[in-house]
Amino acid sequence: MNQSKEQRILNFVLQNAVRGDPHSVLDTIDKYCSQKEWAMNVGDEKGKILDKTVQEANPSVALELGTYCGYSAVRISRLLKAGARLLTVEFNPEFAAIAKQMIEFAGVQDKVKLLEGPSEEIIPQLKKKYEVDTLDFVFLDHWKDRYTPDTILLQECNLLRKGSVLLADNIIFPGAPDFLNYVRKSPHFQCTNYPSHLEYMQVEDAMEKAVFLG
Ligand SMILES: O=C(NCCO)c1cc(-c2ccc(F)cc2)cc(O)c1O
Ligand SMILES: [Mg+2]
Repeated sequence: MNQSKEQRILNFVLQNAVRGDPHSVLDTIDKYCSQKEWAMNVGDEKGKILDKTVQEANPSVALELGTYCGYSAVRISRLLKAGARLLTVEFNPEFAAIAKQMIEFAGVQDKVKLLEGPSEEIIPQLKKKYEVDTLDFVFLDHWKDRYTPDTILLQECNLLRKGSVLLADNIIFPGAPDFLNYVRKSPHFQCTNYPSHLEYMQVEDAMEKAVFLG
């Protein structure tokens, strides 16, 4: 059975990165995906915007929607303070299996909990099943048509508090126009746009930060 692209990315990391070194895992994925096969990791340019936003929020509890191969889970969790944790949600079982191995190789498994399933099922379980009170930081990088319904669901489940930071990838490409409309028109969010480029390409993209005002 020939390998998936995601398996090829993982194998390249296992053979070329340094076990337990998150930075080397990120660099190795970026090298493979810029030189050999494009893949939908957030990448280094938008990754630097993610880093700054995470450092500013300094979250105790962070949520990621859309794990994919685990690149941004490694990127986020490497910045978390002692005792802080990242919950990351992936719907696709093949991606989740790759991400689990990527997270373990990077050595961040103690900070990351990978939840496999649809976000609309997992979000309502976060309080009782995963012992979450409120979320300090949310990275939206899953199906673009789920950004808005899941942002509404997070509010309905009382998972946001004054100051919770949402950061959304792919605002321009592939695009999340309804999400942009929703958060920018809502009196409950203070929005900031960060122009950038699609990962590994010279195509315009952007990230949007939306801080919950309560
Ligand atoms: O769908 C995406 N993520 C959720 C997956 O479960 C996604 C897609 C793309 C992309 C795709 C196809 C193309 F031609 C250009 C971009 C990029 C991204 O950063 C993404 O996050
Ligand atoms: Mg993305």
